Amino acid sequence: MDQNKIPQATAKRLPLYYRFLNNLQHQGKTRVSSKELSDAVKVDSATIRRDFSYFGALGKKGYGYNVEYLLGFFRKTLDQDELTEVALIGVGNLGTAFLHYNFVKNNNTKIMMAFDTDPDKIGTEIGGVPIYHIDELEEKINGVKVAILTIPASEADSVTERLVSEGITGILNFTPARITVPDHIRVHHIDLAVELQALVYFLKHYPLDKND
Ligand SMILES: NC(=O)c1ccc[n+]([C@@H]2O[C@H](COP(=O)([O-])OP(=O)(O)OC[C@H]3O[C@@H](n4cnc5c(N)ncnc54)[C@H](O)[C@@H]3O)[C@@H](O)[C@H]2O)c1
Repeated sequence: MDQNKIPQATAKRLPLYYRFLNNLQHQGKTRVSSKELSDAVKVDSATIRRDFSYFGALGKKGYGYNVEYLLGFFRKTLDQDELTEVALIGVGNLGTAFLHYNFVKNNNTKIMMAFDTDPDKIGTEIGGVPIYHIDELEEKINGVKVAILTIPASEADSVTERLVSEGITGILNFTPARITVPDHIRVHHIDLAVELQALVYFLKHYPLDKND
């Protein structure tokens, strides 16, 4: 089906499903039930069934889902074969952690370069990723389309402007700044404080039953 028709909430869960199914395939498993999937990825089975129905994967009673079929679909949808190169801006507490992590479980995204202003960091590497001075952005960025912002909020606007001029199309913004970008650029804001607050709210108002 046309992948543009998949609801965004479903699309966001695809990498989660993909990772689990990939592990299953490595273990030689050919099918999986929605209950098994649900236990592993912590998404309720009704949601999983609805998600999967969007791309024509209908589980059979007593059989479950065909792992190979699902993986084929996810690979196509998530462009697993195509590596998306990422630039990280700001190698402080958060940025350093990301460089060490570098999405090793995701084989379709990789931080290729990082930028900072701290002379002690320039010219070094973390997790094999070179760190350049932010003044070298235009020279080094070399067609990279996705950037992660882990700089102080006060720097976000000016750095974003430069990234946009260099043709960046997606920004994962960890700074509290609400950056403004042209319409064709996608910005995802990630705010741990908001996520934590939401969790506490849900715990308080929608406590999960132990038997759920
Ligand atoms: N979203 C979250 O949940 C979350 C959690 C913690 C921190 N943050 C935010 O993420 C950002 C980074 O936090 P941190 O704790 O890693 O901060 P930090 O001070 O440890 O790191 C910031 C890094 O950016 C570098 N820097 C400063 N100006 C720059 C510029 N113009 N270009 C490139 N690099 C530059 C600094 O040298 C430093 O290495 C902050 O905006 C912070 O508020 C967000």
